[in-house]
Amino acid sequence: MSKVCLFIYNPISGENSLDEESLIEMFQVKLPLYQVEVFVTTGKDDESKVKIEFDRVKPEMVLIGGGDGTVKMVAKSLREENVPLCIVPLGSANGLAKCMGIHMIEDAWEAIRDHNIYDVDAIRIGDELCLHLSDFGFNANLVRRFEEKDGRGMLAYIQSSVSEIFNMEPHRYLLTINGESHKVSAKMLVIANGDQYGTGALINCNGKINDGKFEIIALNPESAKDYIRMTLAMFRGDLEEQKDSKIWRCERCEIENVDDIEFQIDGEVMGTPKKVIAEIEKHAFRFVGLKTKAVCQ
Ligand SMILES: Nc1ncnc2c1ncn2[C@@H]1O[C@H](COP(=O)(O)OP(=O)(O)OP(=O)(O)O)[C@@H](O)[C@H]1O
Repeated sequence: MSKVCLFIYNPISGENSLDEESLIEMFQVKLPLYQVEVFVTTGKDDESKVKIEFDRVKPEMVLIGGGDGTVKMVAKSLREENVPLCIVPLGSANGLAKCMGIHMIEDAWEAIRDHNIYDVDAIRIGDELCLHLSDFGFNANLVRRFEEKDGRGMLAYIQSSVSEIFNMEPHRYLLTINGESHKVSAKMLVIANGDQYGTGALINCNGKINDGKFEIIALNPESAKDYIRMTLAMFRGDLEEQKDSKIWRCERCEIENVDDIEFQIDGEVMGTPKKVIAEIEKHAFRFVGLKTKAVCQ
């Protein structure tokens, strides 16, 4: 008897996404052992609808066809279910999928074929959940542009964004980690569960997504030259060695946002909270993926 699998499909994610029909044909070829039930998102109440569909279908695995937003929605909906989730990267960036070694659709089939299931941590931030990356002061526009550029466009990207970063003032944060306080001045303060952005920029090269810890990364490039050096370090994977970056590894952290800087969790803007408390939720999810180690290990 074939196993049942639920495919949650976001038809608007990504730019040149595959249509539902092509995906169903692909399942027949790539997942011959599975009977795949498809649920198409609408953009309205998807979180509760996915849970209803999950209870009806009772699948052994859930495939998520979409981008980071769809993955987050499904993870929140099925948080208590302990069912293996597998990302089929159809979004424009799919940063979280890349942290799990899923860069292309083919990688998802390979991970499923190898039955490569592992635990993944989440970070609880107030009532929210961070699976990938959260930050203060990181210009959302910049992330978008960063993630849209391919390798060839990177130099143009660096040139166009230098002035933006160069004009940014550092902001003040007060961190409490393991009972110790740290006054930090930074242009970017990142809370990282994953190790990389959708472009492959390695913000947290030694961070493991399943070690029961997360990283706080403060970046404070002062000149345009510093900024370019730091950007290149993110692609080489040696950001930790740069003089204007600082990294703490922890299970819990309190952050006071002294200058009322905007905060985002996994790409979702959260306003300007005065204080956030981030706490690890070890092995909160099970994902099907190809990579269990941090990219630099
Ligand atoms: N049928 C639909 N029509 C319109 N919007 C939808 C529909 N289904 C889901 N959405 C919306 O899609 C968004 C999530 O898209 P998602 O982040 O997965 O894709 P993306 O932006 O292409 O990828 P990435 O986050 O990787 O850049 C949510 O805002 C959700 O409300």
